Amino acid sequence: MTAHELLTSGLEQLGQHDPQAVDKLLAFSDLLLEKNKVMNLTAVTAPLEVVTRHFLDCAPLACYAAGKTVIDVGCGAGFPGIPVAILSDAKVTLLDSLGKRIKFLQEVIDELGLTGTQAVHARAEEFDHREEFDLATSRAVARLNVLAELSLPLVKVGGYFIAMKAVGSDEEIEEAKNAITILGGRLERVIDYTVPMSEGRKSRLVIVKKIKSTPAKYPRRFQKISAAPL
Ligand SMILES: C[S@@+](CC[C@H](N)C(=O)[O-])C[C@H]1O[C@@H](n2cnc3c(N)ncnc32)[C@H](O)[C@@H]1O
Repeated sequence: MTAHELLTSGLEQLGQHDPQAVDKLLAFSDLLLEKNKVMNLTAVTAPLEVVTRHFLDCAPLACYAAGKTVIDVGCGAGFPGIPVAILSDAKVTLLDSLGKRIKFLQEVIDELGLTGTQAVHARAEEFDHREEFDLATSRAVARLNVLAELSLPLVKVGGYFIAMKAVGSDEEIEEAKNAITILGGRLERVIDYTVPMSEGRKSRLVIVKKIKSTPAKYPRRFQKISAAPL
């Protein structure tokens, strides 16, 4: 099976039929794998695995992003932010503390013509756009209690923070409940899903609604956040 066939089938299983999105995602995959030869962007090196481990893993988030302003906290090489930008009409801000990754993502944005998407080099806890986003997303950046302090301050009251986590993250979620409450959030749902075309591999969305403003003293400096998580 080709990457094109795999991606088309996987997206169809999610109810998404968009040939242009398939082409854009595969163009992104080419850029990613090419650049990955000279800089560390992803551990995944096979085109079919880029489709399953990155694109189809992240694609279910797109339906939560429709029509929203989204910030992807610690986007790395663009996950989940780039698939979300391509598979929805969201305005996506890709945020990462590593300048080289942001430079690569700016090239991707320019090459694919992703108007409405911006790449920003900053640390989440220092990014001065408090309560401006409808949705903050994040995958593989930190434990949930730490991630909540990096992400929830950026979300508007009434908006959402959705963390992509492993299905075995029950203890981590339990541990983060206090942080979520202090930061103005409410754990709304945990959704486990089977990643299409991935031999039954499962992934999880932890959905937190922002119900109150985050107290002004958060986020703290990163050293404090990690040394004494809420
Ligand atoms: C393991 S990578 C995951 C990248 C991507 N989200 C993915 O799932 O493939 C973690 C990324 O988070 C970024 N990061 C860690 N702490 C951060 C912070 N406080 N603010 C912004 N980015 C951060 C790192 O630079 C790195 O690119």
